[in-house]
Amino acid sequence: MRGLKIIMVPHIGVHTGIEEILAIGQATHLEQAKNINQISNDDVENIVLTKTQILIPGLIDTHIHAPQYPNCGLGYDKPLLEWLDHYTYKLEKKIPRSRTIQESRKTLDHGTTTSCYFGSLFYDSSMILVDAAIKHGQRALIGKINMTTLAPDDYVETPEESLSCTKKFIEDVQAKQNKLVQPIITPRFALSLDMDLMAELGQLAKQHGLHIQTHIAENVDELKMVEEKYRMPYATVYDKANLLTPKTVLAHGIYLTDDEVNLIVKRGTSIAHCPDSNTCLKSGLCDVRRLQAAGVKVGLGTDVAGGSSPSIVRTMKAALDTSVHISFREKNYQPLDYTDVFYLATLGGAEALALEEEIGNFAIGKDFDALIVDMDAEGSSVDFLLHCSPRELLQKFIYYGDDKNIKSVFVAGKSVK
Ligand SMILES: Nc1nc2[nH]cnc2c(=O)[nH]1
Ligand SMILES: [Zn+2]
Repeated sequence: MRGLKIIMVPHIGVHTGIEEILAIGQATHLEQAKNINQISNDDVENIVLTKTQILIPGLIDTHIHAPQYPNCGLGYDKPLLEWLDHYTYKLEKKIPRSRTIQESRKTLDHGTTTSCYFGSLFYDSSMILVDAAIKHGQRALIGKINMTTLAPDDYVETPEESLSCTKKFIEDVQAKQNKLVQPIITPRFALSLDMDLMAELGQLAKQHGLHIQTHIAENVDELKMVEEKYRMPYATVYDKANLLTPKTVLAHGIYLTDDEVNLIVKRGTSIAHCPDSNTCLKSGLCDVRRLQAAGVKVGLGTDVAGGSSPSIVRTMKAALDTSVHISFREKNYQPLDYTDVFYLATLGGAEALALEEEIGNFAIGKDFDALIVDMDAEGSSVDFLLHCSPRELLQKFIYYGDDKNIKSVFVAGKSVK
């Protein structure tokens, strides 16, 4: 069978082993599409969902630090800058190979079909992550961090090292010619490097058409230091270095001014909303409604290990909680509901990573990245007592489900769990 394709009928059946979505609709559409594409029954597996199962697009984590995974759930007694010093740099520096490899496996098990990863400062451990994503069949953007200052002496690089190592990393990832895994330019944040290096990285991204990721406006002390260092608004710092592009995703964005939000919209840049991390590190409440109303593309990020878990399901719940908390202090505020956070975790995430042509929802021609969720799965934490509609099953999954409810995971039509 040539040009592997997927044929899919929600709530009825799924033919797997095929990359793209070929048809959506009733069983008759499925049969027609099979005939047109000359796909024989022997080439496909037909999955019929039970009444407690739903088929949903794969979850997208737009911001996660793979080497920080062992610190999930630890060290939340300190705010961002102290947390980086006391826990984070120390861990990233010594993270064992095996741990990094497991991270991509772990996120897939939690239903993350696409992950936008920060690696570490080092080429080797960032490349291990690339190999792990390829081995496990995950779609991923992976970056080697650029950092010349603010961290311990043995965990920084010179600007020259930073640039040459990043160039090598890009070349070597691209040489793997894996359709699912791409390099991403990753200046840690404005305090980790200077304008000249940021501008060189902006140039490199432009030259190779690459994605860019960094942090912005996460914490009030961080804001003050950025203001002292650059004497201009945080978003302007990145803009001056040509780092704000339609393929840039900025993590957090809690404290952006209206002017900064407008600049971000103008550049087509996105925000990774990281509500669990914003709570654990006591960074603040990010108002997603405000960002979306201004026209910013927003996705969800676990921000492991600022966030306490690698689960986008838990992150959806955290986004709901944050939004409700904002509504307590703001009159006539409409908090996000479960459909809003589901959007953020799927198509919103795809848009935030500029991958909406390929993934994010079920549309003909898009890749088949999908989960089969079973709210009555064996070992599930949820006691399943009711007859629920598919929408109610989704609602229950978002509020109460976990990885045990994720029965199957597909990336580009391939079964990976
Ligand atoms: N949450 C978070 N914010 C950062 N800002 C700079 N580095 C980091 C990091 O590792 N995590
Ligand atoms: Zn982060």
